[in-house]
Amino acid sequence: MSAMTQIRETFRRDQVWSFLQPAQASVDVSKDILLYVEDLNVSFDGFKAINNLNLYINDGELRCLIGANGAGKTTLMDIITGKTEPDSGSVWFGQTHNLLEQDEAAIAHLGIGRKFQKPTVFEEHTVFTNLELSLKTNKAVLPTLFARLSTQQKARIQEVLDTIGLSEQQDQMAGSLSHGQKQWLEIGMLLASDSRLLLVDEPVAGMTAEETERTAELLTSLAGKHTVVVVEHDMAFVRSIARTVTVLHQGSVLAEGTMDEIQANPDVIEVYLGEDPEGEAA
Ligand SMILES: Nc1ncnc2c1ncn2[C@@H]1O[C@H](COP(=O)(O)OP(=O)(O)OP(=O)(O)O)[C@@H](O)[C@H]1O
Repeated sequence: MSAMTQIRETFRRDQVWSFLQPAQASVDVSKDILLYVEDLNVSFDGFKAINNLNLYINDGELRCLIGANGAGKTTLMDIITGKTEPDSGSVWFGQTHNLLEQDEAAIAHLGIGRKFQKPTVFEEHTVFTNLELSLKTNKAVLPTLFARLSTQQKARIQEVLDTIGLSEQQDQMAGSLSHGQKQWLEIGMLLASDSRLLLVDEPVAGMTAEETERTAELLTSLAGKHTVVVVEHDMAFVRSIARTVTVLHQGSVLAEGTMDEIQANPDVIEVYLGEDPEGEAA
């Protein structure tokens, strides 16, 4: 290769130098478990929000987390994502990443993405740009050195657009999307950022019946390639997507199993004061 060709190759605009590419975190799931939460405790002003909590999420599963208001669901998500520090216990991502030793940015970089109940898309940007901004690239150098996306990156965005069903809206401003479409875009942003574990908080709140159905299809289609933990109060929706449901109560796991097992569980029935867990009490 001539010196000139070598220089041209080095500065090709459609390629990112390998040393600038983020190292793909390797996650050891040889025991089939992606997330280990063990003996977890956290108190706020003496109140135990998380109380000796033990939870294991298998690699590739879709898990639903339910529980009454104040059961500790949000606090658990806050601990997993590095927002809240527990008093004791451990949280591991695969067998080698101790999440309690990492900050929020490092945890996100490892492949743990969180979607809050309220969509937080960039309203003034197109759907495509929202996904582009979420690609796992070195943001510090991308805008200045590499103005154009590589073919591979474009293909990745198209793949995500197909998955979330927004290919036709890709040039539309995110602010003009319906509530449901914004939620799907935000899930797409987690996919574009290569999140391996998706923590999804109340995805169908405020959605129409049709949007809810499409969200169920989307989340179930992600399981396998991704691991999805859904916190949801809508029991009909949980029934439509869940294989395994975990019930939290007063910061601990009260019950775990299929929806039928959960509904037949005497502890769950007692906590729900005899109410049908299909009702709004969760
Ligand atoms: N930063 C905090 N300071 C004080 N108390 C807190 C804090 N965060 C959470 N709590 C308390 O911890 C308990 C668990 O709250 P958490 O938000 O985790 O419950 P949740 O299951 O997510 O409820 P919801 O379904 O209403 O969102 C609640 O009693 C809450 O008031």
